[in-house]
Amino acid sequence: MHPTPALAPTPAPVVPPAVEVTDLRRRHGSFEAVRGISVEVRPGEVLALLGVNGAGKTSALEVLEGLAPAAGGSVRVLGADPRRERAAVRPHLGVLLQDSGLPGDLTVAETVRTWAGTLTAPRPVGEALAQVGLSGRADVRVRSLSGGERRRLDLALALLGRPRVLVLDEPTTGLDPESRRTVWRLVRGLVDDGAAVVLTTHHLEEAEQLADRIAIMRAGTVVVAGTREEIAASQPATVSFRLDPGAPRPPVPAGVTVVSAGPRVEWHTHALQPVLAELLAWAARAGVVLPGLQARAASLEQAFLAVADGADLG
Ligand SMILES: Nc1ncnc2c1ncn2[C@@H]1O[C@H](COP(=O)(O)OP(=O)(O)OP(=O)(O)O)[C@@H](O)[C@H]1O
Repeated sequence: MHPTPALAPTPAPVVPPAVEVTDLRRRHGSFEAVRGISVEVRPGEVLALLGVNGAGKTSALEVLEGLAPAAGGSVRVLGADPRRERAAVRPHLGVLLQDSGLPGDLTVAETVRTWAGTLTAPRPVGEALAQVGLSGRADVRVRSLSGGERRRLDLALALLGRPRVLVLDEPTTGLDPESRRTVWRLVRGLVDDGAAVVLTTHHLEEAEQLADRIAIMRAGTVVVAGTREEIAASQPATVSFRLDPGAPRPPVPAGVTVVSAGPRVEWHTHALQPVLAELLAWAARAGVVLPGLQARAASLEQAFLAVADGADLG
């Protein structure tokens, strides 16, 4: 009898990227702020761009937003050039700039109404304000809003046209922790409905909570990119414990870098599980208690700081 041939698995449909950046360069006069970055964001995905001040995040986003020309490479938003084919891209693009510069004389509702007038299918004004918790501030002039309220108005405008692509430059800077979580929920809701999001942030927790993938920039280049776990894995895990004076010392397992030999011992390793297993087996055999024993996988913060310090991860 012939075995039943296995059915070939149905290939997952290939969804084209909503944002495709290839070897992008951006200049400010003679200064090259973005030096050849390549990233992709698919529908239903959030990419967070991280990096210290001046790394080139805003300079890159401005090209995605169609506000500045590329000095090299290419940018495609929904398959089109956001600057040269602005009319095609603009209706589907929601943008939140670092500094929106809205006129202070208009009220919140007037601002949203005016903005809605430029869009083909805007949300109703009431819904847009309710989304960001500004319903009670509709008749307040923009100049009288608090910094956090103004940021939420910026976000309401970015979401007003139900965009398929959202570009958010530091969306939660200046927001209190509760408002920040509201923004995360809003962005997640849009992403669950299929939007693609590129954001920059200085809050690593925000990247951890929101982003499917993260790219860490330094001096105009992407130094490391991947999921949070992939980026953290570029850094060593830490094992630490105290050794009381006179206590027997454990042998140092292979693959360990000794950062401190005592009395607080700190080891770095890329093989946390076998190193920990070896240490615990030794302690059991020798009858030694290891006070304050801790084992920590590497964090996104460690990777961020390593990039900021000039390390080449990858
Ligand atoms: N208009 C400009 N003219 C000249 N240089 C500029 C201009 N705008 C930005 N730069 C420079 O380009 C580099 C990148 O700036 P950019 O604002 O893109 O960085 P960033 O990563 O967004 O920083 P931040 O986290 O501070 O917002 C910086 O060195 C900055 O001084």
